[in-house]
Amino acid sequence: MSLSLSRRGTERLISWLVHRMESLSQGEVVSTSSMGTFPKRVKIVEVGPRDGLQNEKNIVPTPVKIKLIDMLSEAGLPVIEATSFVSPKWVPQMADHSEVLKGIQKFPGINYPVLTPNMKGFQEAVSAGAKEVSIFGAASELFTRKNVNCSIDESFQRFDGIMQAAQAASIPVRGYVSCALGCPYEGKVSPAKVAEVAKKLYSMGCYEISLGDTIGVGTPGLMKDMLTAVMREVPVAALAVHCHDTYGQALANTLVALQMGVSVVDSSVAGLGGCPYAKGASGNLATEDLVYMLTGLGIQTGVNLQKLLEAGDFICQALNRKTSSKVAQATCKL
Ligand SMILES: CC(C)(COP(=O)([O-])OP(=O)([O-])OC[C@H]1O[C@@H](n2cnc3c(N)ncnc32)[C@H](O)[C@@H]1OP(=O)([O-])[O-])[C@@H](O)C(=O)NCCC(=O)NCCSC(=O)C[C@@](C)(O)CC(=O)[O-]
Repeated sequence: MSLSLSRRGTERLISWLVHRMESLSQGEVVSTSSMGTFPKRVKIVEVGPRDGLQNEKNIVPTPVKIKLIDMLSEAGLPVIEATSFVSPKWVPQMADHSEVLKGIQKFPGINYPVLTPNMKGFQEAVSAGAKEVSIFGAASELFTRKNVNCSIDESFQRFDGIMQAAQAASIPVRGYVSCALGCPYEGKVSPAKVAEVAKKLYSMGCYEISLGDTIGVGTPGLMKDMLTAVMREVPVAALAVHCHDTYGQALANTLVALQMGVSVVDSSVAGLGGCPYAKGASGNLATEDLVYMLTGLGIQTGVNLQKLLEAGDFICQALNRKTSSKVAQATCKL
């Protein structure tokens, strides 16, 4: 079912949301003090156009990807991961990376990072106008082998080259640690291993480290243990969480991270997502649901929920897919 709202329905939706958010952000419904201290503002890193679409079997037309990113920009997301410069043989869906990056409107103040697995990807990304890149490592040997066809050590050798080139070109680099709460091939992953990989990425110059629950198996206790270990090695201000929602734990896990001081959260419009090399991994935490929860907690995001819902509606219609966002489903029934 896709969301298609009549004009009247849209008006009712907007007024309902504004009302709801006003009462929530006044702290009448949720007492933030009794739940611990939260960051005043959270930076949302929207990963829908990359993580959300990379797993789609049917190739999504380039103009659809561009329109989605433009709509997300309109919604006020401060960071939108636009695409990835990976091998088209490995991930055919991302083969149009340069066209996407060149085709989007670049809103002032919004960053459009792209994934780069190696120097070839980095160079192509820069040629296409990338101003920020992300490198992606993992805390699991087997996952690294399946995902990027090398060992963890070898992946760091590749990252070295990217970091040097990025520093020379003044391009900020974000780092991912996949399998932070479990691996599709190795099962349990120790918090110490996640901390080790996160520390390496941070030490080599990544300004932010996103800790990925790639297959969404984590629970709040696991998140707490993992973050406790990582925070001994990397300042919390440089950490982000990236939760897939396979077992319905993404919002709960994210809440724990916020309570521990994390103020950067990755999410995906309409809850799209999945990794082609992590069988069974479902979508990310839906951005709509994240914005709704943060607003309820009185935490600022700068995101316009109505416009975000429209972007989710657009991509779900284009993919002929039901949204995974609970907020989108609920507001659709208004
Ligand atoms: C890393 C490689 C390239 C190694 O792949 P490889 O086959 O080992 O690479 P290679 O260096 O041997 O090259 C083989 C061929 O690929 C080409 N090639 C090589 N590099 C590139 C490139 N950058 N762009 C375009 N082409 C490239 C290269 O030119 C050559 O072409 P040929 O001579 O055969 O015609 C490959 O394994 C790959 O692309 N992997 C990407 C996998 C991927 O995208 N996974 C999903 C993203 S990670 C994720 O989703 C998790 C995350 C971030 O969301 C966080 C979380 O949830 O945990």
